[in-house]
Amino acid sequence: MGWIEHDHADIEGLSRHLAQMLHAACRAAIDTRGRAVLALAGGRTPFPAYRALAAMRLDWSCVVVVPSDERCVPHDHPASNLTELRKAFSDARGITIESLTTDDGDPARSEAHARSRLATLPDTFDAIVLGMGQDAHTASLFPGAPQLRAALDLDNALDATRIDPDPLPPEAPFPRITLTLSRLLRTRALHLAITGQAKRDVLQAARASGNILRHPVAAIGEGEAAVHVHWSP
Ligand SMILES: O=C1O[C@H](COP(=O)(O)O)[C@@H](O)[C@H](O)[C@H]1O
Repeated sequence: MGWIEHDHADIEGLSRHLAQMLHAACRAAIDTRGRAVLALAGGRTPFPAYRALAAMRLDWSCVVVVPSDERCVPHDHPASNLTELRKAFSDARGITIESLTTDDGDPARSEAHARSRLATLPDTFDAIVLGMGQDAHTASLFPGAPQLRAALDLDNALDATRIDPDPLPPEAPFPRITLTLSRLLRTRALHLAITGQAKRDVLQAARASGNILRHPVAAIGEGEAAVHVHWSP
């Protein structure tokens, strides 16, 4: 469908704009379908937008958030993505935050858990927010991971899969559970939040190469929803 670029002067502007777009998507979803289901990335970049969104007026009891990917660590571990999401939405009273992992973070149990939780949700997300790493991974679709080819296969009907990044990122050396590409593309709106010239260059190179095994982020342009790229220095 294509890529739509939103350039902002700073992270505050990016976060405000992204929060407004997510808010509008939630309101439209609640008005038409009674609830809004979002898939949201971890990392650092989108968190100011999540906090801005959580401060807005909405019937939060009608909103469900699913992480786009999660590190396989116990939920009380400092590296848990879930804890950060829960903190960001602490003002959103009544919101449901699903987890792709079990409390103990066991990868095999978590993979089964993620698939069964996702099966209870509508087939199409109302909006997804993704980030991107310097190696062109998005969600936890890491180049070089043994499960990557299957995770990117649009004929793969599984909603979530275990990923073992290879090499493991030193700052977070854990297996992950990620939404598969086919699940990520079933969305009414798709947002990618990145900052800095280096990431902008990585994204440009990824789009130009189209080699999704080397640059998994390029694959998110294959869906029906336009990719809104939110960038700031
Ligand atoms: O490892 C990850 O990193 C990306 C990017 O994070 P950021 O801190 O540079 O925004 C994130 O989108 C992804 O969910 C996470 O697994």
